[in-house]
Amino acid sequence: MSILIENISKHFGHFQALSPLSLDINEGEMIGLLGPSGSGKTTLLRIIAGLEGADTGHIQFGDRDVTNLHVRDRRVGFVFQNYALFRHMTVADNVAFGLAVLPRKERPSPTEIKNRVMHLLEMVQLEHLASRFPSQLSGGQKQRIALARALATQPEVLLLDEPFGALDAKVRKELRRWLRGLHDELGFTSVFVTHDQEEALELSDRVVVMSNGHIEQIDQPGALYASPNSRFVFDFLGNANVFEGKVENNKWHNQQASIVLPNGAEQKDGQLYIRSHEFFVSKEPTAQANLPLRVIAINPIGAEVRLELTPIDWQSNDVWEIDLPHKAFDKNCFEKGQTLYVTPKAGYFFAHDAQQPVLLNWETEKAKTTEKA
Ligand SMILES: Nc1ncnc2c1ncn2[C@@H]1O[C@H](COP(=O)(O)OP(=O)(O)OP(=O)(O)O)[C@@H](O)[C@H]1O
Repeated sequence: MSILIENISKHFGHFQALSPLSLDINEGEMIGLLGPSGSGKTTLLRIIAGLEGADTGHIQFGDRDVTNLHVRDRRVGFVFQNYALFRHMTVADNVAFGLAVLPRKERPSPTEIKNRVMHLLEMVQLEHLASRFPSQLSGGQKQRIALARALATQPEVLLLDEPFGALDAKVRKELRRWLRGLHDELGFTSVFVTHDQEEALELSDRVVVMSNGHIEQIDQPGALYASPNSRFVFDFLGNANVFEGKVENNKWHNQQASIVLPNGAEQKDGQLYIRSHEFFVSKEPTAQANLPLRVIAINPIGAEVRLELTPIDWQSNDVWEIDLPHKAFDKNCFEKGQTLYVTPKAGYFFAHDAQQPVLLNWETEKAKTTEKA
């Protein structure tokens, strides 16, 4: 089922929670609504569900205008963060609930309900827990039951509000993969809310990045990461180090630090955003950059080592973070308190007078030079 959202806005009293926004969701698509707390994700999801009315605009499911339709008649499945299972009902009765309360004409027979519930429990691989009560389940199991319950009435639209928010990282990851598999197998359209960028990038066909009640960018995960169209998106999609530079003699300067402009870069003052893995690290400055930093923390994180660094004799508002593969880290034997120099390979430059960034790449320049040689 496709979903068309046109010019939806919402006020709570004088506060504008959503500015007029539009969004076109394809049938069978999985859309992640990503943004910081208070950006309006849940409000938008609740408006799609029919749990909240919009001030303006309209919503269409397929060719059905559902703008003024009651939540009951929109036929969407919901899953919330806090499981919301009925405590006094068994797992099987929880899953059967949506079917058992259907109007008599639409309600399947008791045998049919029983079969459907067993099928759903098989699908979420928890058929052996049918007669347990929610208090006898783990968090991950509860959430899978909540999903089975939401799918019982075979909705064409599934809405999920931080569905895995309360679970630990490992269970979260497993459930994510499992949900994506289920989504692809059953072919429903899903919209989920998250403030976890990794979750949004891993699960979604397209990510909708929200801030302050409006949409900043809508894109496929790869495109969003490769071409953020604003500072906000760049910042929000993680681990950017910002170098504020004043241009002089083809270099950006910040007190004692400097970076040579790559070929083709405009001679403008601005901010260079560099992702944590886009650096060379050395014990001396290079011809391209003189960016001295002091190591203040060393944290091994999975396949990489994250160094936290503070500038020496130049200014940055935030601690810098640089991710190195273990091999590169071991080769250099960096220690806390040590001074090191970083050289950017690529970055996004936001001139002070520009909204859109320019992608800069010193690496391709190097490749070109090598080719010429
Ligand atoms: N019923 C309400 N009455 C008044 N203000 C509300 C109401 N619901 C939401 N808001 C406000 O609207 C804004 C958007 O809230 P919303 O819950 O949509 O944000 P969110 O992006 O989902 O945030 P979070 O990630 O914290 O859940 C917030 O500032 C919130 O305080």
